[in-house]
Amino acid sequence: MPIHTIVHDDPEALVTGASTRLVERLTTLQQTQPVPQLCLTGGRIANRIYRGLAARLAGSELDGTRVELWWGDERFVPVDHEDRNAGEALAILAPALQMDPSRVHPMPAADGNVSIEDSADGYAAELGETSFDICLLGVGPDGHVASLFPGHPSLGATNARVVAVHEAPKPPAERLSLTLSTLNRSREVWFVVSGADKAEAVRRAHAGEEGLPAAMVRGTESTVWLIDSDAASQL
Ligand SMILES: O=C(O)[C@H](O)[C@@H](O)[C@H](O)[C@H](O)COP(=O)(O)O
Repeated sequence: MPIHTIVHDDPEALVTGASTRLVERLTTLQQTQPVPQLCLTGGRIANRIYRGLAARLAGSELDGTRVELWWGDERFVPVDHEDRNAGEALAILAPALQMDPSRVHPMPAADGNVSIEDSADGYAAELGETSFDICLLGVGPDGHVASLFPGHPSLGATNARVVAVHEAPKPPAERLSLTLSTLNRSREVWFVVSGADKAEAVRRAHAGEEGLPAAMVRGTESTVWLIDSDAASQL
């Protein structure tokens, strides 16, 4: 299935475009299913998009209480640690969406009791057979998505839904990540990428480079790249 790439002039336009698209798409999904399933990503541009989403909610027809939130990856740190992907996302989205807590599924935090492997298994059980209507993914300069890094063993962990990541090349070293097979069950995959330092990864992903995580994820219905002109500069 072909990928679709939308290039915005600058990060601000990308944030406006992506957050508007999210509100519209989730609103449309709510007309045919009670609770759309949305998988969130960490990263700077994603957090700006969540702010845009929160700002656009008031005047929209989106029922924020009828969205189920999941995470594609998490840094395995204590729950109140500033590095946690879910921390900032929830601080932005929870008050805006007025979410039903039973519909919010942050990945487990390191609590000193449950191992990272058991935490991965626990999230896999929570996820069950869920497949996402929309899966947002940031991309690293090395082409990583979620916490699946090029050449790292976690990329090959396709039998499980969730993998415990050790020795990640980007700190912190311990992380939890959805596996490629879980990400690839998503109906729509939306890559959100900003900045010149991502241009090479964007080019390599668009070329379908073997072994590059960002080239290995596709939605079952659609795959869209929402990027700014700096990230698109090598296309
Ligand atoms: O856990 C992480 O380290 C982040 O989730 C990471 O995977 C992020 O999504 C990308 O690196 C893009 O992030 P930026 O938009 O900040 O570049």
